[in-house]
Amino acid sequence: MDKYPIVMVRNLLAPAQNRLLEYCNIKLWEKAEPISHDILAKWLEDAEGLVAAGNVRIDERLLAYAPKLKVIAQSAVGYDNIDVDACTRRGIPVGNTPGVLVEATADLAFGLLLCATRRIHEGWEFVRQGKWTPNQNIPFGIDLYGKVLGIVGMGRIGAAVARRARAFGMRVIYYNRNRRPDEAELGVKYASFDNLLTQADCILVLTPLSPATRGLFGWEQFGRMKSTAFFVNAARGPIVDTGALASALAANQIAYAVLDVTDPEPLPGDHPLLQLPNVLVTPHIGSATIETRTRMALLTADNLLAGLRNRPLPACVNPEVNYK
Ligand SMILES: NC(=O)C1=CN([C@@H]2O[C@H](COP(=O)(O)OP(=O)(O)OC[C@H]3O[C@@H](n4cnc5c(N)ncnc54)[C@H](O)[C@@H]3O)[C@@H](O)[C@H]2O)C=CC1
Ligand SMILES: O=C(O)C(=O)CO
Repeated sequence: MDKYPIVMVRNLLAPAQNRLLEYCNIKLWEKAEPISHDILAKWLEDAEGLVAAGNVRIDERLLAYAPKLKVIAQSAVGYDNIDVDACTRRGIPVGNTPGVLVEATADLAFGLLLCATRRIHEGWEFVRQGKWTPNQNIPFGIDLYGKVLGIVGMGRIGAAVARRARAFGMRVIYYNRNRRPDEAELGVKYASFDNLLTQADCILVLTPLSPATRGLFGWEQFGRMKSTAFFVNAARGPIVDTGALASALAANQIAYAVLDVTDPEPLPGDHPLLQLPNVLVTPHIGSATIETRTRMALLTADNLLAGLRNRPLPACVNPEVNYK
């Protein structure tokens, strides 16, 4: 049997990579920097499948170079790097990896909030720098117990964070495009975006990046938050205006920011945000556990192989062109 010609903009963990190797002839981009548009366009000339990732833009201009493409499998749940409408116009189904990364990402998001509010990372630096004296002049944190957590984007991961927050004795309010029918079961209350900004002690962002959410948090929104507010972005960097956030932190307009995602990404080591004392940044590791990344890789491979065989992708973001 002939193998399917595919392009991968990065490799997947071994179980998934091995499965693809069995059925596909792979052009694999292995360098640290993202593949350029020109190289990808050239590689896609004969490709029937594409394994995509968040740092590579897939748009109309690129698709014009890919006349044989039958399926795109994004190895993430977020797909803001892909012009899905352009794919749909060309009848190309786009797969992603919803669900399998929910618990790992919720652990990281809530863990980061706990870390910042209890200043765990600062405590460790304190000890490492030999500043731990008998007088215990340690930096104090704040309690999460009894505080109000405001979740913006109460989808799969948002709900999983809400469950964790409730277990820690927090009150949870949320703002979402649609109200959830299971509010009572989750123990969460709906709030308007404005009310959430003013009432929450901690604000956690978990919406997709879209035209509606790009720049959702800027000067005005930080200005409305409590001066004691902790702000966490575990979704996508461009949902937040980085300059406005840096100014709000520098002016102590809000207390602290915790970012697993940034704009730009990666954040350069000399970025002004990193000079501030009230910020904690991790390098986009929400789903980065062995188990979760393995599940994501296997679902990516399943999506890709299904499309190559004209079969329905198990997780498809444009079902109108999914195979039947
Ligand atoms: N830091 C990391 O490593 C990770 C980040 N993510 C990000 O988290 C996002 C959420 O993932 P899931 O919970 O699986 O998605 P989801 O689709 O289950 O939840 C997103 C929620 O946001 C809501 N929403 C969309 N647009 C909105 C708007 N304009 N205003 C208010 N609410 C809006 C939706 O109604 C939905 O309830 C992903 O799109 C991805 O960008 C996901 C996984 C890992
Ligand atoms: O899945 C995603 O959208 C991520 O950000 C990485 O897991």
